[in-house]
Amino acid sequence: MKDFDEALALVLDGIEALEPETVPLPRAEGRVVAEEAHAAIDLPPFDRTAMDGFAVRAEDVHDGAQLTIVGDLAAGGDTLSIGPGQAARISTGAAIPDGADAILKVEDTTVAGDTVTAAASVRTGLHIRRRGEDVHAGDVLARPGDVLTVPRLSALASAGVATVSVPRTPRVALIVTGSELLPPGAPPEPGKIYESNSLVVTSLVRAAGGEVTQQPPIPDDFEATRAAIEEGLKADILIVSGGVSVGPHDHVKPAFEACGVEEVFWRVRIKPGKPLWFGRRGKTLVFGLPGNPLSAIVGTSIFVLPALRRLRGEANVQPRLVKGRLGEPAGPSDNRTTFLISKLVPDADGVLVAWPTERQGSHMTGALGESDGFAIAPHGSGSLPAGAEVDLLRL
Ligand SMILES: Nc1nc2c(c(=O)[nH]1)N[C@H]1C(S)=C(S)[C@@H](COP(=O)(O)OP(=O)(O)OC[C@H]3O[C@@H](n4cnc5c(N)ncnc54)[C@H](O)[C@@H]3O)O[C@H]1N2
Ligand code: MOO
Repeated sequence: MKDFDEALALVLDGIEALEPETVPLPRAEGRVVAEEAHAAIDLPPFDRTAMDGFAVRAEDVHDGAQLTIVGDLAAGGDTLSIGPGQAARISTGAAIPDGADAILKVEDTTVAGDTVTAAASVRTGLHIRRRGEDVHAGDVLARPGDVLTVPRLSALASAGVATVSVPRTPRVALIVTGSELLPPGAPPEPGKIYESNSLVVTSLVRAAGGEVTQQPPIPDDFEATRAAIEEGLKADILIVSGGVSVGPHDHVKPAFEACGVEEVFWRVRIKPGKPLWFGRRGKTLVFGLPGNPLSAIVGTSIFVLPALRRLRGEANVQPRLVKGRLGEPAGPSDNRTTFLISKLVPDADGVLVAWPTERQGSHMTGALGESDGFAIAPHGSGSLPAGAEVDLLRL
């Protein structure tokens, strides 16, 4: 049985970002940069005014000074030049006219006909946004591995970048197995349960930037399982839920073998999720997730999503854990790193405090529904006291 860290390193080993494609900025949110993106222009692109008012020569202006208005400059409109004793009416965003070196804002003026009277003095440069004071043409605005967040998109759009190169979106094929599975909305039947893993795994994968295709649930039958897996192997990642344990109706591992998927590991020292299986065929990454709902959530969060992030080009692919502390004593069980279903409540200092729910178990979706995620008690840590620092997996 592998420890979690070792297993994750085996999953990530050798994965490279998928081949890049060019996408327009409005479709790039959340995608990852494949090639450096540079500013096409300076920002601001020209000297311009931050205020509505009058473009003036600072040396001409003092309380009571009278200037002749020689024009009206709108944002995006024509410009002109001003000389001694002159001013140009100007709107926020318009280019500073030649000859002007400050803006007298409209609140500090009175206007009569072609004459503006100043009620204040101005210093050189007042209310002028200088060309290039923010960004210079050619500056690197995004580097490979950067996620295209809203702030980055803002910089790129303003700097004249229309398209970005990003790894294509990973395709994830999902197969749920189990003759006991009922689709949502079906009437209850003896011995059957409602299928929930596909909804949950799909949500997690989509939120992390993958594209999911799902086949209809597969009964516990070798040939059906094999055929579904063969189809699923066309994707970048294949996830099969259920049937990876040691029961006589667990057909997934033999079906992987029949399809030529090479096993990298089976079983990880985590709870829930121990019988997690990982292998590869060619470039396709293949995960066999234990069928228990919480095992599937944990396995997806800590193994599948890091692999997905690397395929989509992210620099930071590690599971998204945050530091927190235990609200009450807790510890691992079965000598496995244990994910304790927990309410996560911020303390006065802002640190999240984990309160494990009374009900714990890989089938406890009701308890999970009342929680905010998991507190992680590492195997071998023994019983941890209240206040102990732990990693949290927020959901
Ligand atoms: N003799 C042993 N038996 C088991 C072991 C073991 O070490 N020795 N491990 C147990 C652990 S731990 C887990 S986890 C499960 C994993 O089993 P499988 O991956 O083969 O999963 P299934 O048996 O198909 O399902 C387990 C459980 O989850 C329910 N299930 C399955 N799919 C779904 C779904 N899509 N939505 C909701 N619930 C699902 C299923 O009905 C079972 O109750 O093996 C233990 N056994
Ligand atoms: O690993 Mo299983 O997920 O303990 O129930």
